[in-house]
This record gives sequence, C-alpha cells and structure tokens, in this order.
Amino acid sequence: ASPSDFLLPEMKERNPWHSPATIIITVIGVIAVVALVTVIVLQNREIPQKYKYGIVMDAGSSHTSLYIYRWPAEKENNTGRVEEMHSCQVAGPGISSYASAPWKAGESLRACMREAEQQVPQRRHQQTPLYLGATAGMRLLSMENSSAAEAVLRAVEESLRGFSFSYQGSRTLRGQEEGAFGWVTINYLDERLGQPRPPGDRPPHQTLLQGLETTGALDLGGASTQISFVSDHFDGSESPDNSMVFRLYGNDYSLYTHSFLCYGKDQALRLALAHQTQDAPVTLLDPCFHPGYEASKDYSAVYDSPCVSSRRPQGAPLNFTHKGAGNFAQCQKVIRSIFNSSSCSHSRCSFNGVFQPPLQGKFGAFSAYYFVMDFLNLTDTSLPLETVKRELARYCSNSWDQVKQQHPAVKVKYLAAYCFSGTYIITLLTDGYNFSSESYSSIKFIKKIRGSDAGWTLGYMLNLTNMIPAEAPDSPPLPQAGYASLVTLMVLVLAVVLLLLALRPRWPCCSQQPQV
Ligand SMILES: O=P(O)(O)OP(=O)(O)OP(=O)(O)OC[C@H]1O[C@@H](n2cnc3c(O)ncnc32)[C@H](O)[C@@H]1O
Ligand SMILES: [Ca+2]
Repeated sequence: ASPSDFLLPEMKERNPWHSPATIIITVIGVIAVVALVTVIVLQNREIPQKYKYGIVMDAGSSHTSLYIYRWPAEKENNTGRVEEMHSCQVAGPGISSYASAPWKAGESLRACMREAEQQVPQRRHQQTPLYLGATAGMRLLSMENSSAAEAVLRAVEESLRGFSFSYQGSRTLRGQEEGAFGWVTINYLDERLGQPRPPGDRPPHQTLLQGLETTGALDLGGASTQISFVSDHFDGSESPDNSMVFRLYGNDYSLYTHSFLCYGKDQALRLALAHQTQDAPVTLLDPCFHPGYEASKDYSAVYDSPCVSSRRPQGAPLNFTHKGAGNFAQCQKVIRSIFNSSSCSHSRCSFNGVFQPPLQGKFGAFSAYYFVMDFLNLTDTSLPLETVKRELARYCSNSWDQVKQQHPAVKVKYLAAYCFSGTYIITLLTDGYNFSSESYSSIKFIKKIRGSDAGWTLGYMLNLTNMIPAEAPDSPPLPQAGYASLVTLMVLVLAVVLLLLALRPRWPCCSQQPQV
C-alpha cells in the first residue's frame, strides 16, 4: 500500500500546493528572483565611464612629445588604471635648440596643445593638470648657458599658461628623477608594484600582487641614457647619489638609478666623432658608417656641445669629409674608447667610475633602444648575442647605396646612423653595463605596455598627482555588484525561511500525524 492510502479522507482532499501558505511562498519566490535579476542587471549595466585627465609634455633633447593620460574619475587611488589616451609629436627640434630665439620654443608647442584641447572634454579642462618636464638637452644648455636655458623655460611657460588647462609648471628633471620615473612607469603598467587590481579584473584568491619582482628600466635618449633597477645588493649606502627610495602600495623599494649625460645616442655619436678627429683630419674614414657614405661635416657643428667642446682639436680646418668604412669590429673598438673603464673607486662600476651593483632581474629597454633594434629586426633577445653581433656586422658592411635603396621612406639622418646606433647599443649594454651573453636575454626591447608608451612621463605624473599611495588601500573582498546581489539574496532567503517557519503549524503534513 502507498503512504497516501493511510491518510484520512479529509486530508487527502487538502492538496498542500493549493494552500494560501504555498501561494504566498511562491509569490515571494517569484518576487525574489525578479528582484535579484533586477539588482544584478542594474549593477552590471554599462554606464558611460567618467574620466579625469592629466597632460605631460616630454621636452627631450631631440624633440618634444605631449601625452594625455586618463583614469576613471574617483578611482585614482585604489585601482591604479591610468592609461595613455593620446599623444602628439611636436614638430621641429627639442626646446633646447631654441636657445637663440626662446619664444620659438613656446610657439612650437601650440599645435599639440590645441590638439589636446580637442581631445580632453571641455568641462574637464580646468581640472586637468599640465606639466612640462625637460631632460638632457636642457641640462646641457644649462651647463653651457644657464640664462638661455631659463629664457627657454620662461617662453615655454608663457605659451602653456595661455591654454585652459591647470598649468603646474615647467622644469628640467634631474637625471635620477628621469631614470626613476621611467622605472615607475614600466612597473606600474606591468602591475608589478603590488597595486590592487580593479574589481572584476582580479584573479581568484588574489587581492594584492605582492612580492613580484620588478623590471629594470633602460632608457636611451638623444643626449642621455638611464639605467634603473632594484638590486638586493644595493641599499644606497655605497653610492647615495644613485639611490631612490620609494614606498608604493605598502612596499618599500630601494632603486639603483644612474643617468649618463652625453651618452644618449646623438651625443655618443659626437663623442665617437671627437675621438676619431683628434688629429684634425680632412677626411675621416669611419667604421660606424656604411661603405660609400660620404658627407661634409663642420668641425664647429660636431664640437658644438658641452660633451665634446673642450676636446676640439687645435688648428682644425672648417670641415672634414666623413666617409663610411662599414666595419662592425672596428666600430666597436671606437665606441669602447668612449667608455672609461680604467678607474673605479667603488666595489664595482659600470663605466666612467660610476658605481653599479650586479644586474638583477628582467629589463625593459625603450626609446632609442627600441627604435634602433626594431629597425634592425633585432628585438628578439632570445637570439644569442653572437648572432646579434654577426647580423650587425653584416648590416654595417652593406653599401650606403644599397641601404638607401632598401629603405627609401626612412629619414636619411636616422638611416645613416643605424650601424653606429646598433653597435653603440650592444657595446653600451655589454661593455658599459656588463650584460653577459646570458643576461642579455633578460632584456626586452619595448615601445608600449598595454597601449601606453614606456618613458618617464607617466611615472612623473603619478608622482606629482599623488596617484600612487604609500600604503595599499583597503579593498573590499567582493566587487560592488556581487556584494549587492549577495546581500539581496541573503535577505530574501531569510524572509522566505521566516515565513515558512511562521506558517509551519498550519501545514497539513505537520499539524496532524497520519493515523494508522
Ligand atoms: O631623453 P633625451 O636624451 O632628452 O632625448 P629625447 O627624449 O629627445 O630622445 P628620444 O628618446 O625621443 O629619442 C632618442 C633618439 O632616437 C632618435 N630617434 C627617434 N625616432 C627614431 C627612429 O625611428 N629611428 C632612429 N632613431 C630615432 C632621436 O632622434 C634621438 O636621437
Ligand atoms: Ca627622453
């Protein structure tokens, strides 16, 4: 016999699914589901993102670039997501080239500034900070003629004040700052500073990315070059000038950084030319230029830089004929001679008596490192160093006619110098910074990280706007939408349970025991 056969006749007729309690529970259930779906949909609805903006101008020795950054409004402190939204290349040379007509430096920036006014929504203009940072070109001009350097910065300032952004000042960065902010930029973009990720972008079981190794930064500009990395063997005591200490997102970093003025690729070329023209030749056969290359160069133009001006040979003619010989090994010999490795008053040095702790970790190499190695198709650092050198030797030996023919669209100024530049990069990395065949593969030649250019500008802005807090912000364990949905669900479940309990005595099953 089935259990229902034992029920009293009146109990058989009362189907519990038709009782008022069941109906109420069902209605509540339906309401709960509808409410839950509504909450989830509303919480996760795509709402137009509101952004804040910041502008940094990088007044480099060879040219000026403008970068516009943006980040979700009201989120700058806890979920570091500042990204490059737009960049603009200023036409003409770097601002330090306008020493004799400073107003032209200010004038040159206007086109990019007008572009920035178009890019940033007008209602945000007044809250958008605008910074200009100058680097090695202005450092050299200050050494040469400090009043001209001041006049250039004043002219630039006057021009920038004329725009509707919140102008925050123009200044020349110290080499250490340039190196350190480049390091901050690449590690910030790589999310290696232990910054919390935005909700929804967080890997499960992970709230903070702590203890990640940082990436060293190698920046090769036109007039200076920077190396910055964290080393376990460096606490700053051996060489305080090379030390930058940060506390970011609750982690302490002791960074080694050095900027070599005059060792950017344009000034290094002058050093190499100066080295080869000490006996004032009329013709220079240069192994760092392609065979068949020939150009007339003014002695005064080559020696017109504080990096070489003191070495100008006595009694030199007005100009010399610069001819290429295209020999990588010879070129490397010339370049080695611009590094002084003979004296070191520290426990260890890179070159020119500058302290450098042992290299550590991975490195990101940007600016001219990237431009040059990308042109030479040598960005793949899994290639053995010997293969890279062999490729360079082959490239340097190509005739100038052949090179021009193969690259008709490339600026002749750059094209003529890729053999020198590639050889300089390899020599700087190995003889200068002591990268070995093995550690060479820890370098990555990079231009952008997640859409933002590698360079010092982003780090500079993050620092000046206090966008990287010293301590890690407390982040809620659940994203907002999940939190709201969960709370709603809990409340509804609780309501249903309470209701069920309240109605329990009137349930047919429970109010009467079946009679046998
Ligand atoms: O940092 P500083 O020293 O002030 O200089 P910069 O900021 O002007 O230097 P960049 O990194 O912009 O460029 C580095 C050098 O690379 C050169 N350069 C830029 N684009 C290049 C390209 O496509 N190919 C080769 N060289 C390039 C440029 O003229 C500089 O000599
Ligand atoms: Ca630069």
